[in-house]
Amino acid sequence: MEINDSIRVLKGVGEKTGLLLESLGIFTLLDLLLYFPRAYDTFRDAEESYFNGQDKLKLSATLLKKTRPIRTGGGRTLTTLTFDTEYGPLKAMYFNMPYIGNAFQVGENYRITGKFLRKGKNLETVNPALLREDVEIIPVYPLSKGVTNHLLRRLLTQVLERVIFNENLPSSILQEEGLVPLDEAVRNLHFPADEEKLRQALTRMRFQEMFAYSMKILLARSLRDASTAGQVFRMSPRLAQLKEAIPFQLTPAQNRVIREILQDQKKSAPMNRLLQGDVGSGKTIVALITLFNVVENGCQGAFMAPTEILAKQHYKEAVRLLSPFGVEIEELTGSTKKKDRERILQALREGKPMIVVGTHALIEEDVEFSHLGMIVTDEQHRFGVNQRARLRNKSQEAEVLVMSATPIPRTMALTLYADLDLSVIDEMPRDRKIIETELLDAREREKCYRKVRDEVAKGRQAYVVTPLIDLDEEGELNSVMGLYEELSKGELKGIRLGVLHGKMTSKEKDRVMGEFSLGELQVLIATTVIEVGVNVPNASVMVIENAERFGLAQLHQLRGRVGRGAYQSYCIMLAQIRSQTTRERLEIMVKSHDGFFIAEEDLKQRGTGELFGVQQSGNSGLVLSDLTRDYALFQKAHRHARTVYGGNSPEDQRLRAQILDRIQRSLKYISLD
Ligand SMILES: Nc1ncnc2c1ncn2[C@@H]1O[C@H](COP(=O)(O)OP(=O)(O)OP(=O)(O)O)[C@@H](O)[C@H]1O
Repeated sequence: MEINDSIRVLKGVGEKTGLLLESLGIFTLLDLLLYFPRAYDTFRDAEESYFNGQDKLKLSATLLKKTRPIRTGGGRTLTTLTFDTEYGPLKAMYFNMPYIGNAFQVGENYRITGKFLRKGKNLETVNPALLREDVEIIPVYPLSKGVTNHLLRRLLTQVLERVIFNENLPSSILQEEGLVPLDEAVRNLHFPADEEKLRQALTRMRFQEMFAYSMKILLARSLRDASTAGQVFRMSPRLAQLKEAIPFQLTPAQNRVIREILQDQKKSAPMNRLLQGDVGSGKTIVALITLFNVVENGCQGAFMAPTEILAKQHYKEAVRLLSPFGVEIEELTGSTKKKDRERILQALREGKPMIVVGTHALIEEDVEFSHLGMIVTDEQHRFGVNQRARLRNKSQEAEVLVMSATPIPRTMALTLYADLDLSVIDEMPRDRKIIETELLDAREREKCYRKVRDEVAKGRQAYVVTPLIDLDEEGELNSVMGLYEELSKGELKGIRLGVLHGKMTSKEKDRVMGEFSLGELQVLIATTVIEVGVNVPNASVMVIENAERFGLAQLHQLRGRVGRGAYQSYCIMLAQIRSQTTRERLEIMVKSHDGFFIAEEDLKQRGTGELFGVQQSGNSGLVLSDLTRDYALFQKAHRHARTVYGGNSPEDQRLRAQILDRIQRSLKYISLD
């Protein structure tokens, strides 16, 4: 039996079954082996404490009697079978299965599975299934009429008895990542020995899938690189001087990603890179240093932020750092005065080497760059694909750097832009202290605001964030305006308070943000307009009112507004805790400070993080993996793929050709065309 043989060589596959299988896309034995379960059912052995109608159990039962089907309301039929079990009599009710009785014989013993409910001396269950094998985990395949789970399992047994899968990953990778061999993985995917084996099998197959996906990305990019000629930037001799001028020492991770970007700039193919780093890890400086190099090469650089507040902040930072080196920097947003705007546009058109920092005002039609060398977008989930593409269209040759702080947009970008390279800042500046995080009941506000007063007295500043601008209808949630009223007369009397929310004009927002940055305002009461990127290192307390209203990823972003300098910082979540789930969710924030972990937990809370769930994700073409859920694994796979793909030795090249070929042949659902 050969892996590419038709399924019709199998016992039990005649004309009719053959056609049914083919309609599911299963033509060959390989197709069948790659027809993956969509989920797994796990069963426990029956136990008294599990007779709760919730847990799926398996139970040994002897049939005592069967009734004829009777009609019930709504045109349904009900057939009742009564079994004897060691836990007492079991009443099994089958709806709309009038012939079910034929599958059972009085006096015979069966293993059945279902959810059982204790009712006095009896047990009850609805539509339980007959378990043909004594196993704990059963794969559930995507089915269609005439193709049952049982049929697929029978056929798979036949195939797996006769064929062996050849390994298609280098043993060095298997060893390094502790992956099980392909053959073992495929077997356990269809017939898991236990949960651990299944987990290993899924990990192996997901790795494989994402490895192939990465190879595909690399292939796509190399095709692109070959077709577009970009610009070549040399390393400016003044880069070292610039680094010396920075008031702090760059972390090794920052230095590494700067090197990665500069390497890209040296190549003629245009860069397409995603810069990922947790909140406060210091992405901005990386952007500025590499933009500097572009200007040093006589080109223009564009830096696009999602809000005017952020654009202003980046602009100021750029001026502070780069003006002393004679770099021309301009700010272009919706609020830029007409006269200034015209002057800036003209300078850009004339090809003056400069950096322009702005919002989506940068992508308006009349903004024409000449010699645009590099585009940085501070992503944070805010720009749509089209907006980004429009900036890209300002210059096909420009280097593109996309910055992002959370794993979610990062993955989305990866799926949407399959040809992005990845740079990760995976460590925080050394002077950072863990942000002490506390969860308080809404009634403990006094304690919370005492902390705010203490910190303000020390010369620090604070944010108070709340979900609403105006009072909500029930007056239950604290709005920005309501809080301002209340706090200015009460807990924070005598402290200079400011208010910031989305309905203010840009000019008002600018003014308030400016005053807060300069320390003129001591406490800023705001909505989530400050969620992304705002950087005031002197701020050391973040109070989040009605914290139960925010998602975990958002809370992490908010908390990231403090602890951005050397001061010990605090995050206090005030919440109306009405359920254990809310408490557990918010406590994740108290326990963890790792953005990636929190984002994962966030996903789990939303129910997509199921360990054994297998569903097609988005339009990436991935079947078993989910780029968000499996991100850590994806990074590993991507790294290995890069090593294999980029290696220059004849050995690497041979391996690369071989792997690409194998990917194409053995996993055709990840085809390369
Ligand atoms: N190596 C470093 N050592 C000390 N401070 C640093 C270092 N790198 C950056 N910083 C400072 O850390 C703060 C946060 O940096 P930055 O604003 O770039 O963060 P970010 O990665 O953009 O975070 P966010 O995603 O929250 O916007 C800034 O005040 C910056 O000057």
